[in-house]
Amino acid sequence: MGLLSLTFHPSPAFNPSIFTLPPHRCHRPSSLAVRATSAAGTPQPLLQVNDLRAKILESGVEILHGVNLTVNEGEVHAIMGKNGSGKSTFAKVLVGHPDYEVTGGSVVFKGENLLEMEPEERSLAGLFMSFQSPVEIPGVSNDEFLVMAYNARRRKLGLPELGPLECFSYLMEKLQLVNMKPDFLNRNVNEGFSGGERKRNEILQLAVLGADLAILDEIDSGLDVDALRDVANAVNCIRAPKNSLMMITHYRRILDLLNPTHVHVMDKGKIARTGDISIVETIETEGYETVAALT
Ligand SMILES: Nc1ncnc2c1ncn2[C@@H]1O[C@H](COP(=O)(O)OP(=O)(O)OP(=O)(O)O)[C@@H](O)[C@H]1O
Repeated sequence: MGLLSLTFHPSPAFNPSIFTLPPHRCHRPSSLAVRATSAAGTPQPLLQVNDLRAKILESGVEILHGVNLTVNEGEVHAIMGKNGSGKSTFAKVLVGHPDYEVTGGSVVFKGENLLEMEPEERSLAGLFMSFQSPVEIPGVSNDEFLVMAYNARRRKLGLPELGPLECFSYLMEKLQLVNMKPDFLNRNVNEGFSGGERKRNEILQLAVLGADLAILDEIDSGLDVDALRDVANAVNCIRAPKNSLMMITHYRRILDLLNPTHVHVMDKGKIARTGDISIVETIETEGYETVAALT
């Protein structure tokens, strides 16, 4: 997220573990958000990627060979593709990961040149990414991190920072949404978290910060059935008619829960095919080679 270089404003000490929360259930089907967008008229483009090329900075090897993709407000895009096809690289290039250098093409986000923005600016502008392997941040507690990041985003939006009590109730509400125990607020970010807890914590960050475009890189990997349902339910609850989602996945289960409007197949650093959920059946029966070749 690149938020660590932002000014640090620790939250007041509190002991969230004394609170027990009932599980929060928001069963709003994801299709509602899509319908709301359609009813409002022609959706506006949120992200426009044109012939994007990028190489690994250290080795100079080009991984993205001309990606084209448009995400409109309110849409849910799934990116699938065989291992090593460039899905995570594409997502990381969008958020400005320092391992990669853009060598060609353009990316416009909310009408602005995304490639000219620093990673922090991209995040503050409303781009969120949950990483395939979320990192630990030793010495920084979850509540400190969330409050710092959320208040930075509020400042960017011209809103007043939340005070300690408001922060507390805001965080508790979001914890409830992702069905996490309050104790997780006191623990250092991702330190000692299980794989599934890290993924759930990523969605907590998304719930707290909000995003115009959330990119979820394999948020479903390592989640048990209940955790997957919780995560999908939280993502559906967070969604708003103008907000969009881009998820990278290998599995159909999360697609059935998040209801993508578009499914893309990435192959050799390009989007090789785009369609609807029916592509997934072809992938499952015939494999990626066949699907990617059907262009
Ligand atoms: N920082 C890096 N250093 C070296 N190689 C890299 C780096 N980043 C990406 N690659 C290589 O680029 C290719 C694409 O990787 P990427 O992680 O984007 O694939 P993916 O489609 O997300 O794969 P998976 O489905 O296995 O997660 C791979 O061959 C990978 O080894």
